[in-house]
Amino acid sequence: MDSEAIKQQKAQVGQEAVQYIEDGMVVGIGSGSTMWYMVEALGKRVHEGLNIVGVPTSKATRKHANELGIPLKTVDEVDRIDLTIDGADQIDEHYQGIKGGGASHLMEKIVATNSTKNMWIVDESKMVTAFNYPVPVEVIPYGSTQLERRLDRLDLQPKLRKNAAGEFVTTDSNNYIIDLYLDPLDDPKELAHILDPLVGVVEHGLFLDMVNTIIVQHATGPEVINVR
Ligand SMILES: O=C[C@H](O)[C@H](O)[C@H](O)COP(=O)(O)O
Repeated sequence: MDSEAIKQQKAQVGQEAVQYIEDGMVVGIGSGSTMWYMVEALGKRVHEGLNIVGVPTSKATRKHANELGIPLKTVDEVDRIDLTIDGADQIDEHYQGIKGGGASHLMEKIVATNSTKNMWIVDESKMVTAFNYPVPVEVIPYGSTQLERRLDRLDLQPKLRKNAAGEFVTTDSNNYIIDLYLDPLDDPKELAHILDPLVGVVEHGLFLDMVNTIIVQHATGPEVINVR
């Protein structure tokens, strides 16, 4: 559960990020609790006359943005995405990211890789020296227990994600999630190389060499990091 201070930072950075959205843009809209605040702020600006098209990255974001009257298209209906704004679970000192704590990283990564620029917005608790957050891997349900065993044999500390009722969590694409409890994760690129070719893996939550700008919200104000 977020502390009040973290919630406040999420709200602040969500509101801050909207300033980077310009009239006429096609905007990728990420998912999660930080993005919830960004979507609220974007809804207000659209209501005031900002003319944009949003490309949501999850069913939850689509529903929220739709309720606020933000014009939406799917990733396949647009000819470009100028800027995608999204949250992150952790960002390391090389500005690599882990995403998918909310099981949305597959669609988020598809939208991100089709975007001219990517911005992540986070509260300061997300910035770490080395990753210690479970790496989410979206997998095809068929054979997922075998895949979990295989990842275990590779010593990757896998666990199929379940909800409070003990059921497998399903993603918006009707897949399962296997979380890899690696603490610390020393070499995210090496892990990505291990995961990428595995049969049954749809996409992992390592977002490597992908972000252009990060806004980190501190108690004292926002810090803008221009990465590339
Ligand atoms: O699957 C969820 C997304 O990758 C989120 O962007 C990420 O989990 C961060 O979410 P939150 O802002 O709720 O911490």
